[in-house]
Amino acid sequence: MELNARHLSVSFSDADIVKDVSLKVKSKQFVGLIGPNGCGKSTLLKSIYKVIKPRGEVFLADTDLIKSSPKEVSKKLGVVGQFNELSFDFTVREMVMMGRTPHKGLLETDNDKDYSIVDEALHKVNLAAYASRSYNSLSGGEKQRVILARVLAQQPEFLILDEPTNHLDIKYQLQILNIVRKLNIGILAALHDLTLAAEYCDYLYMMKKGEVIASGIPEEILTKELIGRVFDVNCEIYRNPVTGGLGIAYLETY
Ligand SMILES: Nc1ncnc2c1ncn2[C@@H]1O[C@H](COP(=O)(O)OP(=O)(O)OP(=O)(O)O)[C@@H](O)[C@H]1O
Repeated sequence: MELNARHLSVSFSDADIVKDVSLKVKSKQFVGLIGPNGCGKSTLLKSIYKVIKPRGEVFLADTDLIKSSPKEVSKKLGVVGQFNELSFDFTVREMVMMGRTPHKGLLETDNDKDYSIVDEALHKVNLAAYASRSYNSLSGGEKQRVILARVLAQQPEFLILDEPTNHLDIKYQLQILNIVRKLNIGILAALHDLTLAAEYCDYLYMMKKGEVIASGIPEEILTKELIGRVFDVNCEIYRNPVTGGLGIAYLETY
């Protein structure tokens, strides 16, 4: 299932935050969105997952995401956003069960299949023992994993992740990226850790001040020149001698 965003623009008052951005995620591709704080990554993602109405168009396969209803879109598109606070308290199991909502009729109750999908999702993120805990009592990283479990229970065909590894220690950063990669569906993810972006992404879009200024495979984008220009950090790129992957040695800020 391919995502096609064409000529997206978002303005707040008179400030242009996203400026004529076009991007594509091919079927089963893991695509990263990178760029400094405030460059418009979250705003761009929100305009794709319907929190903000942009100018331009967004298609997920043949579905026009801007014109379709939220319920229709939520059958196909899963989202892990940046902030996961709740005013009302739910248990962890109730939170994850919400992932089943798009697949159910108005008065349809949860059935055995829903319970087993929810149990499996909790198990995958190592939170089976937390099922009866209050969501609001969890740490930031635990909340993040509950939100991922909810998305897994939703069984989406495409995933948008906004800083999915925020709050997570290194084990869970790797675990979450491995879990979503194994889903084998298209993924568009805003990521701050450039080394993880290099390791997990098939393709990258690099943003600065609301615009995509470069796109390509990680080796083409994570260069000394582009990182310097976009993040104002001097660095050297090397091959990690242990993993063979791309390494970035940060030297100083400009
Ligand atoms: N509702 C809004 N009204 C006014 N300005 C906004 C609004 N939402 C975002 N902005 C501004 O738009 C700019 C881009 O914000 P956005 O959250 O998209 O950046 P980001 O690249 O995701 O940043 P970060 O890496 O810090 O999460 C910021 O300057 C932000 O203050």
